[in-house]
Amino acid sequence: MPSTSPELGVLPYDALLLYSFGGPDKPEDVVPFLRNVTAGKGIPDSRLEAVGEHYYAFGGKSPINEQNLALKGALEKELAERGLDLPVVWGNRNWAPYTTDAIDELEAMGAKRAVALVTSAYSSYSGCRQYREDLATVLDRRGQLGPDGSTGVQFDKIRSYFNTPGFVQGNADAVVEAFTRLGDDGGDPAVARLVFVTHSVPATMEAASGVGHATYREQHLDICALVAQDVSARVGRTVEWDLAYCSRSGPPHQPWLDPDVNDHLGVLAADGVRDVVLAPVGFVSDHMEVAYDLDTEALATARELGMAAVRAGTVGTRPEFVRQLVDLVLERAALARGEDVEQAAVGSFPAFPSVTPPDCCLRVHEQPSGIPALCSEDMHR
Ligand SMILES: CC1=C(CCC(=O)O)c2cc3nc(cc4[nH]c(cc5[nH]c(cc1n2)c(C)c5CCC(=O)O)c(CCC(=O)O)c4C)C(CCC(=O)O)=C3C
Ligand SMILES: [Fe+2]
Repeated sequence: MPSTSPELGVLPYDALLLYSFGGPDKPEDVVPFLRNVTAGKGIPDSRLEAVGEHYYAFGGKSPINEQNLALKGALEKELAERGLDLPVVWGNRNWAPYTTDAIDELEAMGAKRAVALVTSAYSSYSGCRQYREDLATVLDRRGQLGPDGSTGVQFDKIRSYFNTPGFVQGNADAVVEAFTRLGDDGGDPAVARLVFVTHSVPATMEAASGVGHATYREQHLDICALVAQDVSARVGRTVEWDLAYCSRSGPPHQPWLDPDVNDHLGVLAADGVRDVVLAPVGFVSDHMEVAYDLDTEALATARELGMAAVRAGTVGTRPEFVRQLVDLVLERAALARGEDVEQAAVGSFPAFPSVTPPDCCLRVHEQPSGIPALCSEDMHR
């Protein structure tokens, strides 16, 4: 393999697709958005009504779109500062600007080959394959999905980045700041418990997320340990920590990852824990799950239990995180050029693949959806 050629920068890419979930901008968007998200996924109506209420409680507007625009701006700034000429286009799976709008924009600028950065740090169906399926489905609808991949704009994907130094460092810094804030709020940072929180997924999705690499839960546990280690060093004691979950949906009889963060706070309170920092490491920005499930619901639970609790920030547009994302763009470009690049990874697991095995991260293990997914070994050209 040739050695690395950093002077080639972002070549062969001519655009970066910032690819996200999407969310409603106004009350009239809420129901159509929820229909887009839940088509064929067996979410009970009661859950949909409840989730709709979470959005209405915030004026029908999710914070996610503005946060993605902020990240887009931060990426543009970082790219420009490094002299890298790579336009950033934003698109979403479930709301405008949709995937197809982003592809239109890429075509209008004459882009032939784009690198996709999804706003999900971990690998699972929801955080990885679903984005790749959506790209393939939309290209297919546009008549641009050939037997060997796309025939329109060609897409590569940046690897899952939970185990990169900038993501872990950004989370650790946010947690340290939260310990300070807990003290300002009358809590006791010298004894506080650290509770990491992520999005729950069905047990079947968790099992399917582990083909060829660590599962979704294992990915979290690994980097939570690193964050807790760094925080412990900085606050000067061994901070005890746990991983809890939020935003469970699906029918009640279906097993999902637990404990739920509210239940877990109850268990901690019964054990005599009075001070808690909640760290939403499963989310890259403060979107609705964070604003509702943590800031509204879990903090209220903590208050009812007589606990002092604060919620740590997400990595958002923290400089170390944004720098890491641009490093990952350069890494992916070097890989696309066939170079032998060193892939930064922290914790027990190696860098995750950017071209995945065909059976990676199915919704249910050994049950292929029949939907093609881009950036997979069987699709790549
Ligand atoms: C792992 C994961 C992430 C984290 C990775 C990532 O960040 O991408 C994530 C992100 C998000 N999920 C979001 C919203 C929703 N997710 C839903 C439903 C579901 N999510 C799931 C998993 C995940 N979801 C699953 C297994 C379901 C059940 C249906 C299914 O099996 O697919 C539903 C339907 C109602 C409900 O069930 O709650 C909604 C409205 C928003 C937008 C928030 C905003 O507006 O700010 C974001 C960023
Ligand atoms: Fe979700």
